[in-house]
Amino acid sequence: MRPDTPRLEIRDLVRSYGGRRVVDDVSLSIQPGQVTCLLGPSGCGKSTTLRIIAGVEMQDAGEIFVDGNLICDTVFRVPPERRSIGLMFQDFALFPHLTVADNVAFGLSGPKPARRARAMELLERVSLAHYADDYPHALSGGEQQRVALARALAPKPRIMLMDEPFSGLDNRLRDGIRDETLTLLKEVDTAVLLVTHEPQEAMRMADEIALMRDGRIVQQGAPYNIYNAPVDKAAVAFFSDINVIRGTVNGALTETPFGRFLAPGVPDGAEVDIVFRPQHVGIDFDRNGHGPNPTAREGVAARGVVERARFLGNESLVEFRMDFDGSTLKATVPNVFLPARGTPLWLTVRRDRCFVFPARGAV
Ligand SMILES: Nc1ncnc2c1ncn2[C@@H]1O[C@H](COP(=O)(O)OP(=O)(O)OP(=O)(O)O)[C@@H](O)[C@H]1O
Repeated sequence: MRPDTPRLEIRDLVRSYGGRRVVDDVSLSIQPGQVTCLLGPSGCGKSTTLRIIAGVEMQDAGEIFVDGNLICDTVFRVPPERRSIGLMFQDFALFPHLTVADNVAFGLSGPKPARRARAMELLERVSLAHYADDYPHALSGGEQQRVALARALAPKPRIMLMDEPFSGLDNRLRDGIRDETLTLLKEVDTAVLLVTHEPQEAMRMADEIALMRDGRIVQQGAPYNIYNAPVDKAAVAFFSDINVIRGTVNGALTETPFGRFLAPGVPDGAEVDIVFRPQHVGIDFDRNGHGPNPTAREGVAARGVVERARFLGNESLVEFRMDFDGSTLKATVPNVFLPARGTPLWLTVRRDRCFVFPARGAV
């Protein structure tokens, strides 16, 4: 096996239901010790992809390889239990009639003392060894989740598939368990494919994010790149609120109330959307009705009137009605900034943080 052979590789996976392709030509590869998050809105085909890899559902086309070996195409199929794939789903079920240690040992083979020793090793790692001989109902939801993780890891799976594994937990518990889980998985060099519809979870967990929409992977890369170099307007909108200004291109430039924006490669007369996040709107003050001086970085200021301002904890969200066309524009400001409704203020846009996309309908 070559050193760069992916632990898990799927090629051109297709699955249709009733003539609709819910998994549409999906390819993906994951190296040992790497966490890839399949991120997308509800119904985009994430779980179906995972179920096919787990072997509990068949694809219509495409191949799956583990360490370079074919484990499944449309004629050949290694059964699920021989794929060395661990599963962890949101509705994980521990066996209520088995002790915590027996739950963890459940998928192991070999003599009982060795299985018990391995189960105890895992329980130590998730700090639950003292519960070994208790029954699951005595444990809290978070503790049960950690037992489920120990159980999934006990057979040392080469691949771990996780489908929204943390969504049943409250926020404070979730962060701790996510971090613990990551540490454990990295230690044993497992390749992880984690399905989530929450961008924050993907950003926190993933080495790579595969952004999925309508059965297709529309973009794949490190979280930083997905966030800062999104492929289209919907990809920006998936991670945060957005503001959009539509303009028409003339000589590779678009004239807007916030100044000119470059639109390289877009033909004259075509419409573009200039997309930016609320945190990249700057608020300046109306100096005796003159407005701020334009800067090279921020271009021209445009005036808006405060519609609503809300304090969100770390930041404040201010919504403006813009003078130039009556549209709404959102700005976030660190800490507390709660101007009264009706206050006129001048706004600028961080030009280096704007994305320009050919206009193709709404998000
Ligand atoms: N067995 C099935 N028969 C018919 N349609 C199905 C079946 N399983 C899934 N689908 C449909 O396929 C689409 C994709 O479903 P899937 O569960 O893979 O999406 P998802 O991205 O995981 O969504 P969620 O985050 O809500 O779980 C959905 O429209 C779903 O209704």
